Amino acid sequence: MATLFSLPLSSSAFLSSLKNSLNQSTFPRNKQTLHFKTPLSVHSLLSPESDPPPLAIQTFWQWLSSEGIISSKSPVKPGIVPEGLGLVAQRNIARNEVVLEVPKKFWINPDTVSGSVIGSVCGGLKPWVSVALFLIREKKLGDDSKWRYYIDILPEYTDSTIYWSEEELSEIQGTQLLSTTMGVKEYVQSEFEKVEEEVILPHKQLFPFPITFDDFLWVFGILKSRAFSRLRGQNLVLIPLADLINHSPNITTEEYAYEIKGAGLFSRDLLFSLRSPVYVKAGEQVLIQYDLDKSNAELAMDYGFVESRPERNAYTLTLQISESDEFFGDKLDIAESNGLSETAYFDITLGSPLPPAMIPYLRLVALRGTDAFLLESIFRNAVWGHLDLPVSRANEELICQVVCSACNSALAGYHTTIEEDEKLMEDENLDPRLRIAVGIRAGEKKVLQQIEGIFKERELELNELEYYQERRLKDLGLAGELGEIIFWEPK
Ligand SMILES: C[S@@+](CC[C@H](N)C(=O)[O-])C[C@H]1O[C@@H](n2cnc3c(N)ncnc32)[C@H](O)[C@@H]1O
Repeated sequence: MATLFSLPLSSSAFLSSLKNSLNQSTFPRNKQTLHFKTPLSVHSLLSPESDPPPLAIQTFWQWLSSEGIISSKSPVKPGIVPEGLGLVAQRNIARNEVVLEVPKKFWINPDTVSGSVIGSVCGGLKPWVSVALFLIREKKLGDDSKWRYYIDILPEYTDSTIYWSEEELSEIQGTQLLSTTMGVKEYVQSEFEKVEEEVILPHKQLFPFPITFDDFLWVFGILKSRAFSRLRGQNLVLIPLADLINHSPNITTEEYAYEIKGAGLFSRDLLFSLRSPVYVKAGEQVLIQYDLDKSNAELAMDYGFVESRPERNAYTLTLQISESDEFFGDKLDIAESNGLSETAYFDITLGSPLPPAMIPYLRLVALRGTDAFLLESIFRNAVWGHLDLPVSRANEELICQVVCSACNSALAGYHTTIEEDEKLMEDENLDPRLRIAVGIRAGEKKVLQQIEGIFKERELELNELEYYQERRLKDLGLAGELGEIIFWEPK
C-alpha cells in the first residue's frame, strides 16, 4: 500500500559514505539471530490448498457481517490466493467501483489506543509503538479481545527481510538491503527496550504476560506491510478487511485506490473506502498498486516481495564532504546554499540518468589545489553553475576514478555474479525468499555497473571536455571555438 507507514529514519542513514568507498556490508554473523518459530500463537492461514476457507476466515467474515461492516451483497470476500489471503470478486467489478467501506470504529490507530485501557500509559509513545503495543496486548488477551477475529487472520510472518534467518540473510551479503535490514532491526530492538522499560514493566497489571522482542518484531512487520498512512488526518491506521488487498505489478495507475470520506450528509462518521483500479471478473482477485515509487529493496523490506521491472532496481550513493577537508567550511556553505548538506544521498535507478545534483556535488567534494579559487566568496552566487560543467581535467578525472573504484569495491562485496543470479532466476521453483535475495543482489549490481559505465565513459572523454578556464577565455573573447588562444595582435 502506497502509503504504509514510514520509519522516522531513512534507510540511507545506514549506508556508509562514498568517502569510505561505497557501502560494503559484511554479513553480521554476531548479530541477533531471528527465529522462525511462531512469535505468538496464531493459526497459519497461508495454505493455498485449503478449501473451504479456514475457520478463522469464516469467523472473521461472520464477525464483520454481525457488526454490519459488510452485507450479503458485498462485491468482495476474503479468500485464499497465492499471496496468502486476498479479496476475491463475488461478481464482475467495474473499474473504479467501490469494493468495500470500513467505518472508523473498526480502524486501529493511535486514537483507538488512547481510548483503550492502555491509553493512559501510551500517551508519550510514537504512534507506531503505541499501536504495536496495543496489537500485541490484544493478541495476548486471546478470546478476551474484541479484536480476536481480526488478529486470528493476521499472518505469523511475511517474507520481509526483517524475518529472515541468518542463513537467508547471507544470500544478500554485500547488498544495501542487508545493512538497511540490520539497521531497522536494531532500531526496532531499541524501541522495544525503551517501551519495555518505560511502559510494559512498570505496568504489570496492564501487561500481565511476557512480551518479547520477537513479538515486537512480528508486530512491526505487520504494521509495515498492512498499515495505511498519509491518509487524510491519519498517520498510521490498520483497516481490518481492507488490509487483505494484495499488490499487482501490472497495475500502474498513479491514483490511490483508497480514500477516507464522510459517511454521509448527516453523519460525522468517517469511512475508509477502497476502489478497484481495474475491471475484475467474478472469481478473480481485486488488486491494487501499493507504491510505484518504492524500490525493490523497499518492497522486499516492507512487504516481502520484489518486482522484475528494471526501474524498481536502485542503489543509494552516499557522498560526503569530509570534515578533514581543508575547505570543509566553504564546501558545506555551498552545498547548503544549494539544498544539500555535509552528507548527500543520491538514489540511482536502473535505466535512468544520474540525479542532476550528483555530479556538481561530486565536483564540489573533489575540488582542491588550483581549482580551489572557485570556493572564494566572490564566486559564491555563481559557483553551483560552474560546478554544473567540468571544472578542470584533474577534478573531472578524480571524480571518475573515485566513483569507479567505489563501484568496483562495492561489486566485489557480492558473492555471486549477475550471470549466476540470472541463471538461478530461471528456476520457477526457487524458494520465494531466495528469489527476493537473487533479485535484489542482481539489481544492485546492475545499477553499480551502470554507474561505473557512466564514469568510465567520461574518463575516456577527459581530453575532449571543455573546462572552466577555456569557457572563461571564450567568454572574454580570448579563445576561439577550437580552444586556440587568440593573441592580441598590434595593427
Ligand atoms: C496488506 S497485506 C495483504 C494481505 C495478505 N496477503 C495476507 O495474507 O494477509 C500485504 C502482504 O501480502 C503479501 N502480498 C501482497 N501482494 C503480494 C504480491 N504481489 N506478491 C507476493 N506477496 C504479496 C505480502 O506478504 C505482503 O506483505
